[in-house]
Amino acid sequence: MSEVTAVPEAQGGTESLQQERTTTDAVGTKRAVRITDTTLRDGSHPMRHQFTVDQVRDTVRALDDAGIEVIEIAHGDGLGGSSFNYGFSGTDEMKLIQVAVEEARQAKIASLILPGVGTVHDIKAAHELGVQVLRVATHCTEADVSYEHFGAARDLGMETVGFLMLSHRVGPEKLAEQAKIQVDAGCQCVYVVDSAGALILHEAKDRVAAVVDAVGEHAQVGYHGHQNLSLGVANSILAYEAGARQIDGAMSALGAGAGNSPTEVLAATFDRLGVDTGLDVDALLEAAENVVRPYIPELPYMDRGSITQGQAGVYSSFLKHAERASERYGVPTHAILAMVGERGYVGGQEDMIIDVALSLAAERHLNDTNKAGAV
Ligand SMILES: CC[C@H](O)CC(=O)C(=O)O
Ligand SMILES: [Mn+2]
Repeated sequence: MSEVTAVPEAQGGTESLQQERTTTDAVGTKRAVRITDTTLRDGSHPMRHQFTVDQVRDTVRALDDAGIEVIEIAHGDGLGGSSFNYGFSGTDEMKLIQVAVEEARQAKIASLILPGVGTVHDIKAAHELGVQVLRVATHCTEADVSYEHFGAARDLGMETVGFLMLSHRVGPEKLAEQAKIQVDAGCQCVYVVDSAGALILHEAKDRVAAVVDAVGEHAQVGYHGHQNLSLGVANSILAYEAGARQIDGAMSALGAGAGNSPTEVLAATFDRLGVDTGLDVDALLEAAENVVRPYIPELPYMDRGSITQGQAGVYSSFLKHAERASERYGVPTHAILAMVGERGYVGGQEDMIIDVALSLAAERHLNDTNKAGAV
């Protein structure tokens, strides 16, 4: 199956979606579905933000050769993420971006920003280096913090993508309202982002369908999955069936939590379904095995910690923070994550993981003391 899809032009600014809009092709894609690879951004979490210049060069070359149209690169928490709170980058992300741009022949280089973590200054710096696609990520109920960032990107002539993170936290209707806000802000493709890998099949499909229904004429819709409950690929196929035309993956699933939907598996599965991705599946399988796998120190997988994230709806990038807190305070990673889920923390509240670990450690100490006293 081969159909022509194009990213519609959103208006930007404060105009309402109810108004008449042009839908001129801003950035066309010839494929039925566009796979964006986020190995070099979401994969930064399990790499503990230590990507090297050589790893970036080799990965971009392999992805580019395999026909990947968009390659995302940044610190795992987006532009400006290198910090005490999120973890320091081993190599300056701007240097890594520069290398990625140098290496890409046909692929567009994308980057991601969380308003408040990165600034408009970072967007301009990334654009100057050659970044063509800006992805702006907001919590699923806070789309209105994205106006300035989408506006700046559109003024620079960049293609724009919006991320509604932790999309499982609200129902389809509410998510669709938030999607409209991102489109009003200048976003050309709104992603339903299953940051916690918590969405189960119809839950993903219903959210994508509602967003397509709300913004369909004005913007594309995308889907970004995590493997915590092993549903990243299945949810992505259902998202496609519901109208999503951009889907994220990461090579060898290298991403936060149990990882992202593996790019090479997405490509192979869409190929089996006869859906044109424009990708060379064999080249991707080769690259996953021989380029990416060898540099991964710890392959993300479905262990008790990441499965708990899917069950409790916890942001996937909290996994490494919880593992560190577990080692330091002697309480299990899964117990920390379960409590983080109960408390409903969102991205930016990484410091509260320490708070949770300390309260679990204090509780355990109290229980041990009481037991000792009772003997
Ligand atoms: C940068 C925050 C986060 O990792 C974005 C993302 O990939 C997600 O929410 O899944
Ligand atoms: Mn992610």
